[in-house]
Amino acid sequence: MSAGIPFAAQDLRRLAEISGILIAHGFGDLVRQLGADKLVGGIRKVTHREPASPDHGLAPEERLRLALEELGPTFVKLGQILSTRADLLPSAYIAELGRLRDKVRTLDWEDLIVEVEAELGISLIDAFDALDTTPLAAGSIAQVHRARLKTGEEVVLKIRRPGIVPVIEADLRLIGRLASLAEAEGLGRFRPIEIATEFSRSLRSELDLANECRNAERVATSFADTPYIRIPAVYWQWSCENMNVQDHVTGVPGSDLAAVRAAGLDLTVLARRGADAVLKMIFADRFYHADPHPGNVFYGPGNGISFIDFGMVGQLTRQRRDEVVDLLFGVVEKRADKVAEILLSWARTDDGDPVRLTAEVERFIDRVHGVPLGQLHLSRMISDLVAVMREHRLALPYDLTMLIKAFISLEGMGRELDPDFDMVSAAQPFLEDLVWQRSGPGTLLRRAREGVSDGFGLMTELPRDLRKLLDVAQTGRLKLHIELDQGERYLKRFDRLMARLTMGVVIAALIIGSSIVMAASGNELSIGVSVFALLGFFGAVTGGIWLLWAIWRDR
Ligand SMILES: Nc1ncnc2c1ncn2[C@@H]1O[C@H](COP(=O)(O)OP(=O)(O)OP(=O)(O)O)[C@@H](O)[C@H]1O
Repeated sequence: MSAGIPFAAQDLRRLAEISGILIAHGFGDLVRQLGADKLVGGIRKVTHREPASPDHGLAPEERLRLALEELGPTFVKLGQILSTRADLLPSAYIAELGRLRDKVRTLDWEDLIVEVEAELGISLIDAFDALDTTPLAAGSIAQVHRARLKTGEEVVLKIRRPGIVPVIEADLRLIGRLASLAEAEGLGRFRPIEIATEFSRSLRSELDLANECRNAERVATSFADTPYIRIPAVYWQWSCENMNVQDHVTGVPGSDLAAVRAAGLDLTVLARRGADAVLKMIFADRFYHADPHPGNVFYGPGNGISFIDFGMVGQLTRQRRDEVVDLLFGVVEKRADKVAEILLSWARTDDGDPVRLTAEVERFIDRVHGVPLGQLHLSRMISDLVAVMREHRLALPYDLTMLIKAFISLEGMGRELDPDFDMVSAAQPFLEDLVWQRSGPGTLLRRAREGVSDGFGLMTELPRDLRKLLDVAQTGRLKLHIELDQGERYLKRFDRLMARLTMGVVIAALIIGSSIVMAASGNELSIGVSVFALLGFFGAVTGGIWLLWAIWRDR
């Protein structure tokens, strides 16, 4: 486990603690396999807990969940993230990790405020008009207290638990070392280093409570014109790394379904609006709340929905978003080859067997198509598809982990409100919109703009698939059959597009030329020249429209 780099004293202490907990839950073999027992002298003091382990009769996945809960917030969050990875873990582990809950202890006010008061250099009690030192809620990273600003606004203070950063940092360092070890042991296909790095990045960003405010404001901007979606306003003058201050959200907590019903709200509307909001974040904004579960929403008058807790957000590149859209359409259109191709490109490996994978995906698609739409669970469908990857020893890239997590939370929340909630139908307009946008003239213009700016004008008109092909070729994964089969098709399309592009240049020259003639001739314009120029101009415009139509048709 040491991998050559010595452990700092605080890391060794934490390693001893972690090893002790793992041993107590019956994972002594793992601790010994990792060599952690040799690293930590004090560890032998805890090994005696092994036979007395309270959960020896339990299944390993249950023991793992209990161990992670005892290990604290870093491991609980890691477990929650892994609970979405059907590509890596067997279903029993997925189910058990999905039940992971933080065991949080409330802190006394005096103990809670030491770090934030030091950072801000003020006394919180003096800074606010009224402040409730009894917590409103306690999360794994922060504790929440109600207060009133001197200007009258009702707010909550979200205060980071003091001392949590060094513990989490030590955990992250250990997880990083474990990941390197796993990679060195030949487990690279699981992408342990990528998981550890991305997980650390996301958790560190969640630890900085000012980040949550930035995320919330970014989402709020996107919903500025949607009055029934509310995001609490942030009070920046009090917000820093250790604390954020935001509007106190009133309303019925999403977790209290009986109260939602009693408040006379329309559960079907709430389910649909909540889903639409998060799907817009995912597909349109590509910046989304990664954990839209009932504990993070409040429902209010007019079937309004307030989202809180923007600590964990997901981000998608345009390309990844488009791939997800293609994947879902591939399932709908029964294009197993397309789906398998996307899965293989995500796995970034040469080891995949496209023929076997396509056959497996075909079977999956047949199963899905037999289910009535209302009974289709989008997140389960994605998990099942991802589980196909596990059988083929393929792993997903990390950004999709967040996306799957958001889908699972969202669909769970929707179905809890309305058992008939159908996420596939909710997602459909977003997907169709994107496919239309991708083929429309707006995209061609955007591609042209991007192309001109990066100096590769010709590339702008290339179909997306050709770019993908070049991408694959660049990373050395181009298979011969793709080269022969698809290359010719692409070259023909490329040829046609080049011809059109040339026409485009001629038409543009005509437009510009006729405009120059018209402008330069001014008042002395002869009838002959003016008719010639006007004909040229209208001819060019008609040609331009034809060109756009032809490109769109051949997209
Ligand atoms: N703006 C708000 N208005 C009203 N209540 C709030 C607000 N923000 C947080 N809370 C309450 O505090 C609880 C914990 O907040 P939050 O989920 O943001 O903390 P957290 O530390 O990120 O928790 P966890 O890590 O467990 O998700 C919420 O479930 C909610 O009850």
